[in-house]
Amino acid sequence: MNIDFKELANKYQTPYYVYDFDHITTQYESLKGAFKARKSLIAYAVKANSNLSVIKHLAQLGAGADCVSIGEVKRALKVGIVPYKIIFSGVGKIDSEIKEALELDILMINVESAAELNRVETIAKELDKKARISIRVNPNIDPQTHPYISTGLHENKFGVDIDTAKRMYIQCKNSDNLDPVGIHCHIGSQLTELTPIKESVKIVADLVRNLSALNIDLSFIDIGGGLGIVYDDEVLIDVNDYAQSVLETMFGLDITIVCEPGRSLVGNSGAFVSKVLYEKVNGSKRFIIVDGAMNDLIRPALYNASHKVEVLNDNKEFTDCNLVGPICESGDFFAKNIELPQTEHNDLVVLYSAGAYCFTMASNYNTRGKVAEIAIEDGKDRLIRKRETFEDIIALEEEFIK
Ligand SMILES: Cc1ncc(COP(=O)(O)O)c(C=O)c1O
Ligand SMILES: N[C@@H](CCCC[NH3+])C(=O)O
Repeated sequence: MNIDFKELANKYQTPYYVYDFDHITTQYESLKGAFKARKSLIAYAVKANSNLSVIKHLAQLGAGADCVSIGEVKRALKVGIVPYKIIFSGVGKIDSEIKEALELDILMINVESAAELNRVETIAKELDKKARISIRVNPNIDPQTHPYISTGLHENKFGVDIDTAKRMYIQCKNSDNLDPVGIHCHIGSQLTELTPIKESVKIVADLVRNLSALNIDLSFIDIGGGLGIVYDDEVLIDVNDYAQSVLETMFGLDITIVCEPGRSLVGNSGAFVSKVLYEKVNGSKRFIIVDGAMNDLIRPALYNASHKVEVLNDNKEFTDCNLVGPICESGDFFAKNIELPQTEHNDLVVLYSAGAYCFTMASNYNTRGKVAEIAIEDGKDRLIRKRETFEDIIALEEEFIK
């Protein structure tokens, strides 16, 4: 990343997130280009990084949005994504969300259970609408990723099995208030193996053919997201190989391909920057304590995830240490047993691959304000989210103090 982290720290203080918007453009264009042989919609998975400026940047490139709450739908609409490019997924949509999604006339609701389909049908009837439906199929394929982010096995809560899906499509066909327009499948995130993706897309494409034989002709096949990024030394799936194998599976089908990438569009475009507060040694264990913490970036604590670390100083002597934050939990670490140089107070520490599922999973734990977010575009920086103050954090509680 060609970013002057020190200059940004002087200007905006630490900790902060920074995103390279030109890199996001490159990621979007290469995926879109890989599918150029077909009609396609890249619906950005807003949960990966829902900063309005990030969504707007992708919207201006032509992206739609894959959303998992009505709040995300509204974020997408706010920055100009048109309703017919918005998809609403999730296993637990509440009635008011379904109602708003129908009123907003989004492209389709990805339905994840037979019970949910009944709710959508009832609500659509009340509104005198015909709900555009896509059913999320759970193909029972092991995506070979971290168990917390695997979504395509029957033991995971997502989607429905093939037989249930078929029954749900028939229900749609026979309903005045349901319009079956799509089919959906997403087997997991941070995928680095193409085979499980190919197998699951094949299962879905076969179902599309079977449905067609029942006079249920779908317009969209949503193959989900999931493409991995580099954290350490992962070998990634080439987007052209990915697109090629998907396209081969769709042979003979006249259908628009939708994909819902989040991490692969924004993950490697971001970094999290904090500064060293102290060093200490407990017995023989060395610790570097920085001003960023697990409330800012929880992936190491939650998934034992590894983000490449760089200390910005000239020291060449590296020794083993744990890189930790100030929070009162031993889970508050960014890296354990890692070789890093001797540091001084205020040295900057960069965690890479922090553009996806980092800021969006931040919290106010320990009454710490969420940090600033900065965009770099055409070599210029700009603030895209202010650092939260103490007053911002207590604003929703203050009036209730008795
Ligand atoms: C339904 C759905 N679509 C898209 C995504 C985006 O996944 P990724 O960020 O791995 O591309 C997710 C998250 O795993 C998801 O659950
Ligand atoms: N939060 C996860 C990704 C979740 C994917 C959403 N379905 C991560 O940080 O890797």
